[in-house]
Amino acid sequence: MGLVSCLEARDVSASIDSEVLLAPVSLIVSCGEALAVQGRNGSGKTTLLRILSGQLRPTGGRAFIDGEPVDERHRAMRRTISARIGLPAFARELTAHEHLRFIATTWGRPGSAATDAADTTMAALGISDLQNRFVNELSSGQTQLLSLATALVRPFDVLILDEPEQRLDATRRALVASVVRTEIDRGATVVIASHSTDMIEAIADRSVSLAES
Ligand SMILES: Nc1ncnc2c1ncn2[C@@H]1O[C@H](COP(=O)(O)OP(=O)(O)OP(=O)(O)O)[C@@H](O)[C@H]1O
Repeated sequence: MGLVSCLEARDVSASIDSEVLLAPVSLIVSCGEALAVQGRNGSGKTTLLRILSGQLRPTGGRAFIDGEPVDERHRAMRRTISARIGLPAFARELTAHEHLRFIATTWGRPGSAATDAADTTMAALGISDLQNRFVNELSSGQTQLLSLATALVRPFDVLILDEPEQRLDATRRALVASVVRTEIDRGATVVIASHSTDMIEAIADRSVSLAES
């Protein structure tokens, strides 16, 4: 593992009019590798992650997965990449567990397997007791854990997480790091943007730092 290029940013940049969101950057993430993206506020970490996951088309350069240009409209490609960048849109009338079952079902798990995936993911993140809560009944840290669960409950080969440490105490940060590490151990490729030294040390094999534009 670690020899094949999985994700590549080739001179990607983003700007809106004269505003530079991301200065040109190139990087390669090998399959099975965990890369941390660091940099000061506003250096473009979220923008880079959005480009790598196909959510944002770069103004310059191109992102590739397995040598193919990243394209969010391509369902097989979307199945490969699970990205959690910011909080997802939650449905007011669905419980935490129903959200996860919905996502697991959408990505091809039949009924009982979707229930198992939701159960397992909530247990791993220590939120099993919140199964029947609506999202408006969760604390901010619990909402963050459910948000991460939406990315983990579905199949993926590449996991992209933007500041997974947000809103979490030290115990939960360590828990999330160990859950992500388990995914790496089963072969997943991971890119995280983070300001948390302990999370980067626990998860990443390597880190890159974005210069400010
Ligand atoms: N829609 C937008 N229009 C104009 N500028 C934007 C837009 N979105 C982001 N930016 C700017 O692009 C730059 C990079 O933003 P980005 O969110 O990628 O940074 P970041 O490194 O993730 O920051 P942080 O550490 O604060 O999360 C910032 O200066 C930001 O103000």
